[in-house]
Amino acid sequence: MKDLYTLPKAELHLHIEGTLEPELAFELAARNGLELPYASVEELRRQYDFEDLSSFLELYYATMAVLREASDFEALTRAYLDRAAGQGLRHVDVFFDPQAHTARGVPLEAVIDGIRAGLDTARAQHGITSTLLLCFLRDRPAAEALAMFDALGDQLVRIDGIGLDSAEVGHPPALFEEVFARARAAGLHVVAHAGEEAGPEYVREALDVLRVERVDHGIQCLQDPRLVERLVADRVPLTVCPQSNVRLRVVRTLAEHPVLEMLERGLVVTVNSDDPAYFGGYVGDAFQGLREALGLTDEQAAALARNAVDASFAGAPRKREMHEEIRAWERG
Ligand SMILES: Nc1ncnc2[nH]cnc12
Ligand SMILES: [Zn+2]
Repeated sequence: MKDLYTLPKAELHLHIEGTLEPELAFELAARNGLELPYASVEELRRQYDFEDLSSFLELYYATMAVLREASDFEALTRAYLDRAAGQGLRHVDVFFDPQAHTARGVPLEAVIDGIRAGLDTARAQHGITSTLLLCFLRDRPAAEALAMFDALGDQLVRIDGIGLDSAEVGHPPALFEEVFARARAAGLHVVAHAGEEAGPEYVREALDVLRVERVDHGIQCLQDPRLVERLVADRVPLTVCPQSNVRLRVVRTLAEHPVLEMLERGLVVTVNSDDPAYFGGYVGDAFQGLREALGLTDEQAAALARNAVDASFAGAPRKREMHEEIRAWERG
């Protein structure tokens, strides 16, 4: 069997704020004169025992408050890409949550400046390409999302697409119809989290109302065979995050995760890390975890990697390069 860490990978479901490791959180808190409510890195890490998505989000939003300056966002982004480069990452479509920062008084421009600087460095140092996707928080009013979109101004050309995340149940996709229509009209890519904790109707709504190009998570589609048929027929990519699903108790154990069944049923499945600092591993670890728990074969791993390249927002020439690298891995 081949080394899954050297398999060339594209990652399509990665929240940059979810890559904030406790060590860096403490470093940034000190730099910014802020106090984290934990005595040590170890004590913070001990909090990473989540009941569900909401209990995770509470800690996620509280800890990201140490990010204040553009240089903090740059340090965060560089740390993620340095780590992921060592796990075979070749391209990433990065999510960020601007409302969680602007609500604390951090200017949107500083957030984007920092993340973009980190992405540019990764391109130069590791050859990793990327796009940037602005996520709206679905548990805040849709009017706030619209106001943010309309106020993007000069920042609009610095993002490649939009997404929808945060607490899912009770906040259905259709609430965000208007902002998604505007984003599509502006030529942006559109994706949304759907079917993580909420049911298949959220996935259908994301497709029918928001007209998303990919569904983030989407695993609850399995409750509805007709929806599965549709996703297969229309080749809608699903950005599945197995470690996240286990840590947030959507699936009991990795050994019970349906990702390989989904692949065998013809769904366009990809494997991603979601919030790797919180869920126990980066994208290479996600593939290795599937090997250990489910016996992921080299052929299945390559199929997952090819799906991610095809479903990514990288340009066509870049996709051809990555496909060639995957073929070289298979031959090697
Ligand atoms: N897994 C997840 N689901 C929804 N919102 C998120 N924000 C960060 N990670 C998330
Ligand atoms: Zn997510």
